[in-house]
Amino acid sequence: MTSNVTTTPREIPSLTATSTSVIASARGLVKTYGTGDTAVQALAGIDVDFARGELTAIMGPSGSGKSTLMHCMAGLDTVTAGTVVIDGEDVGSMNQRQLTRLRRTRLGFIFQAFNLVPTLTAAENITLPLDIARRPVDRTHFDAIVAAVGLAKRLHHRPSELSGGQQQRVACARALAARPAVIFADEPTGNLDSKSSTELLAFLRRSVDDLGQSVVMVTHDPRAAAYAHRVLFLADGRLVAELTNPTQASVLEILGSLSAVDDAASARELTSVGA
Ligand SMILES: Nc1ncnc2c1ncn2[C@@H]1O[C@H](COP(=O)(O)OP(=O)(O)OP(=O)(O)O)[C@@H](O)[C@H]1O
Repeated sequence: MTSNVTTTPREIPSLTATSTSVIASARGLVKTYGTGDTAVQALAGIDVDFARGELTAIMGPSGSGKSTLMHCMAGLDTVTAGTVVIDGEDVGSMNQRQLTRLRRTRLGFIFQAFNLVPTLTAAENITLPLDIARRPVDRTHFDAIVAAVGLAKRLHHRPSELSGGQQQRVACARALAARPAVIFADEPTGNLDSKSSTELLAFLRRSVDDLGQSVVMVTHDPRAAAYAHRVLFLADGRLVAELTNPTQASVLEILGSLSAVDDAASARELTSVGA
C-alpha cells in the first residue's frame, strides 16, 4: 500500500475529512496557557475532522501541541477559542456535569501511565467505568475484548501481578468495554517494550477494523503511527501535514522535513540574536 502525502509544512490551513462520517471535529481551535508575557499559545487555530471507524495518529515535535489537542478534544482541558464537537455534541456548551457524563459514557482513554486501580483485579478494572456509570456489563462484548487482548487467563490478577504490557492491555480493554464513541490514547506504547508495543498496536488496529471503534492516538513513534489509517502532523500548534495509509518510512520522511523547517527557524533566530 502506498502512502498519500499532503504536506506543505506551516501552510495547511485546515485538514478536514471529506467523509461525512466524522466522529470528532474542531474548528478554529485555540489554546493559550497563561496570560501576558508568559502566555504560551499551544494551539494556534486548528480545523480538523477525525473519521469514524478509523485509527488516526497525531505526531509532531515535542511541544507542538499534540497532548493539548487531544485534551481539548476530549473535554479534559478548556479551550481559549473555537469549537469541539464529539459525535454530534458541542463540547464547549457543556457544563461540568455534562462533561463528566460525556467522558464516562462516550469517551475512552488510554494513557502512557496505565492508571489501573491497584486493589482491583484485571476484570474489575476493565468493568470499572461501566460500574461507576451503573451500566450493565455486556458479557459477550466483555468476553470478545478479553479474548482479543489475550487476558482470559489473567482476569483475576491484580495490576502488580501483571507485566507492563499486560497492564496496558487491561487499560485498553477498559477503554473498549463501554463501547465509547471514540478512544483517545496518549502515547499508549510509551512504557512498553517492543513486543508488547506491537501486540497493543495490532490490537488497537483490530478494534477499529473488526469492532468499528474510532481511535485517536498521540505518538512519537513512527512504527506506532504506521498502524494508523491517517497521520496528522502538528508543528507550533498548527496542523502542517497529513498522511493516509502511512508507512514507517513515509512518516519518518515527513518528521524529517518538519525538523528541517524547525532547524532552519532556530538558525534564523540564533542569527538574529547574534546580529
Ligand atoms: N499546563 C500548561 N501550562 C503552560 N504551558 C503548557 C501547559 N501544558 C502545555 N503547555 C505548553 O504548550 C505547548 C504544547 O504542549 P503539549 O504538551 O501539548 O505538546 P506535545 O506536542 O504534546 O509535547 P510532547 O511531545 O513533549 O509531549 C508547549 O509549549 C508546552 O510547554
